[in-house]
Amino acid sequence: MTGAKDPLLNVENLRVEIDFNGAWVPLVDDVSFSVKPGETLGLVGESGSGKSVSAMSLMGFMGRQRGQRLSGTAAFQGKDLLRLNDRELESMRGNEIAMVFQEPMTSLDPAFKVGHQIAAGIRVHQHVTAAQAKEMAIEAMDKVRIPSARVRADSYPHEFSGGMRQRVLIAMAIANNPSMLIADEPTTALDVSVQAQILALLTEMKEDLGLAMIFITHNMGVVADICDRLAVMYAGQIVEEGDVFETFAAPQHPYTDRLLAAMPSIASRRGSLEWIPGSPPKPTDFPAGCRFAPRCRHRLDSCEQPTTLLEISPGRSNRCLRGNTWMEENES
Ligand SMILES: Nc1ncnc2c1ncn2[C@@H]1O[C@H](COP(=O)(O)OP(=O)(O)OP(=O)(O)O)[C@@H](O)[C@H]1O
Repeated sequence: MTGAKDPLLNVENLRVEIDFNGAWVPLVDDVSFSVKPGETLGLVGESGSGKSVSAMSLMGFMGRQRGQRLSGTAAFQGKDLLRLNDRELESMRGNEIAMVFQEPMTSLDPAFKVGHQIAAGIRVHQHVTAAQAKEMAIEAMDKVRIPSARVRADSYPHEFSGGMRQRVLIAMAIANNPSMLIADEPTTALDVSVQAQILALLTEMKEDLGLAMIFITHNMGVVADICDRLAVMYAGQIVEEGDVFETFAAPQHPYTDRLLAAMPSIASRRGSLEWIPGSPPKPTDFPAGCRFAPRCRHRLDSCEQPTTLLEISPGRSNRCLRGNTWMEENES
């Protein structure tokens, strides 16, 4: 039996590789993290760091196709997500784990009324009549605060604003009462004011429904707003994991430190906004040692050794070969 404090999802040594001209190239490797019931984990990092590939492989959308391969484990409610067959994947997706993507328009079918689309998702997983599913769809739309849900259920996706379309997708995601939601940059395509409303809605949903959430973003400000814990990804690996408050107060990895220094609110406290010079390596060019070393102002010759994510205190891990000894150089 699963205890209240046990993780709902426990990912260990996830590795996703693609065949690149006859050689296996890792897009993500040595990725381990866990999410407890009701907890929100922020998966954060620059573009191309492997956030989406990690999430997509958990949902069975990556690593299974020809020219791709997967290893590691992802324990979720007594099953290993990486080893589900097609039928088991179908029954898990949108039911036990639901996903919300960045671009609401591409996830909705323009030819069907939104109420119909939400109801169709319900009928995949629940034995209910079309009329019952429609009522449940309206209820879900109501929950995500779409005004006049009963009337709006008969509208087509293009009749909604971007923010309202994202609400429709969230309604679709929660309609089957999942225990986990994976949100991949769900606010990036929206205006700033609408972004704040969607974040507030997700926070509310998480609290009301006791949902666990993996929130994928490149925005540390968003992490501060809605996440309990964060895992920072760089070049296909997690470089630091921990409680959001503790990590923001004292980042252990130089990459996390740089990401925070690039946040306007923190930069104004420190006196300057600092971008990270250079760009991350491509999967075909990952260095054998620390992958961040070429851009790190604290690197030593010894940083050419392979790295491991080490637990430094309960719930906090760091991949920096220098531990936190680099911090003294920040102060000088
Ligand atoms: N289907 C694919 N085939 C080959 N390479 C891929 C595929 N999908 C992603 N990649 C590569 O895998 C790496 C990780 O990509 P991923 O989309 O996970 O990054 P990300 O951190 O989610 O970035 P973003 O914030 O831009 O979405 C990148 O180098 C990307 O080019």
